[in-house]
Amino acid sequence: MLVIQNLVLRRGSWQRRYDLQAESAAIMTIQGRSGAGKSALLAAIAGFEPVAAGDIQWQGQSLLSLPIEQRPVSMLFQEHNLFEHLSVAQNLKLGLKFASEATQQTALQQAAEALEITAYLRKMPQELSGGQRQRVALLRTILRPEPIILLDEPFAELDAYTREIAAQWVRATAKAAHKTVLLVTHQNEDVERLADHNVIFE
Ligand SMILES: Nc1ncnc2c1ncn2[C@@H]1O[C@H](COP(=O)(O)OP(=O)(O)OP(=O)(O)O)[C@@H](O)[C@H]1O
Repeated sequence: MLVIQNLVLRRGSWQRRYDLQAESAAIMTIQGRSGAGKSALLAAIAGFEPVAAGDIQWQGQSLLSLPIEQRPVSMLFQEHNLFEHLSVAQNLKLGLKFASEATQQTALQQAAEALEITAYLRKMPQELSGGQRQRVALLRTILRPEPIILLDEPFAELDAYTREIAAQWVRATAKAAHKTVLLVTHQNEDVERLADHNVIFE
C-alpha cells in the first residue's frame, strides 16, 4: 500500500497538505483545478520535490530517505520524457529488466502494436508528433519493473480514439503486472475507463 500521511509540500507562498492511500495494484486517478498541486505530489513521491513535513510510505517503509534512483517508482512527466539522441527503440529499452532479451522483445512488440507505434520504432524522437512521443514514453514508463507508476496527464496530446486505446492498454497492462498507478487527468472519461478510485484536489 502507498500511504501519504500528513504530507506538506511548499513552493514559496504556495503550500498544500496531503493525506491519501492507494492499495497495492490499484489505479487511482487524481483530478482537480490547475495549480492544485497534482504534479507536485507525483514529483514528491518520485523524489524530485522537497517534502516540508509528513511521510510517504510504500509497503510500510518510508521513501523519503531514498534517493530518486532507488525509489520503487516509474514516472511519466508532462514533457521531456525521451532522450533525443537515441532512437525510439533505444528509448524504449531504457531501464527495462526482463528475464531475457527474447521476452523483452516480445513484450515491447506487443505493447507497440497495442499503442499503434510500431511504425515509429526506427525513428528518432524529433521525427515524432506530440501524441506519438507521448505513447512511446508511456509504453516505457509502464513496462519498467518498478511497482509504482506515476502518470502526469499521460493522454493530454492524444485524439479521442488513441486516448481510448491507450487508456485500455494502461489498465490491462498495469493490472496484469500488479502495478499501483497514480494518474493525473482533467478528463472524466479517463476516470471512467481506468480508475478503481478517484480523488479530487480542491
Ligand atoms: N517555481 C515555482 N515557485 C513557486 N511556486 C510554484 C512554482 N512552480 C509551481 N508553483 C506553484 O505550485 C503549485 C502546484 O503546482 P502543480 O504543478 O503541482 O499543480 P497541478 O495541480 O499539477 O496543476 P496543472 O493541472 O496545471 O498541471 C501551483 O499553485 C503553482 O503556483
